[in-house]
Amino acid sequence: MGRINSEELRDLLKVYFIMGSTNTAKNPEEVLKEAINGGITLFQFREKGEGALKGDEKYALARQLQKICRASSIPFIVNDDLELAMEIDADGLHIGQEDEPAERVREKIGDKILGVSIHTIDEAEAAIRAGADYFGLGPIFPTNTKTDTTPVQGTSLIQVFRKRGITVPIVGIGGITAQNAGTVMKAGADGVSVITAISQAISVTDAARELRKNV
Ligand SMILES: Nc1nc(C(F)(F)F)ncc1COP(=O)(O)OP(=O)(O)O
Ligand SMILES: [Mg+2]
Repeated sequence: MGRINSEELRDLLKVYFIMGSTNTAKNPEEVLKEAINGGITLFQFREKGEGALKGDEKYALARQLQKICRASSIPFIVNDDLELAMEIDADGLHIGQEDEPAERVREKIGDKILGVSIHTIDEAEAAIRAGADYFGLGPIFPTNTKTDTTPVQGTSLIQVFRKRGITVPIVGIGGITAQNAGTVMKAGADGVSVITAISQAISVTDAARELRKNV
């Protein structure tokens, strides 16, 4: 199979839905099915924060959501938890700067998709050397979802990276909605990552469709 190529990954990153059980009052399986109907292109299971599931419950939900993604050929990415990603043979893993170093992770996950949260040029260059496939840049706009974020950066860092000739696929994250997604793409991102704008929408399908139209 080998590592995913950048062009295929750019397409996958267009509407990158991220969700865990704490991001919706509805049944996460239903929300994911509706989001897929609305046209999301990639899914990340991020079970984190106050009230997040642990152990067997977390694994069971991961397997259920993975099954829903597989039925629609949507790649399934796990956030943070390398053991879970390997145990269920996820399509990829997303890690941050505080997680295990990207070089070690790349050795352990083989050719799976590896995403890294990036906040500086140095982190980006280190992640490229370590074998990252895409970067998550943010928070672009203020967000309530993640409390321990670095300062809101707008789209400036995306523009700086592109001006520096960094061509690695980039997805913006943090407070992105159908209304502001266009500015993230214009700045040079290949896609937008969204939690609340889809998971807490009145109509999940419409929210995903609206985002897909604007990227
Ligand atoms: N889960 C994520 N996915 C992305 C992606 F690029 F996929 F949109 N970017 C950023 C994050 C944040 O991940 P989290 O584990 O909360 O924090 P940290 O980055 O500090 O590890
Ligand atoms: Mg993390």
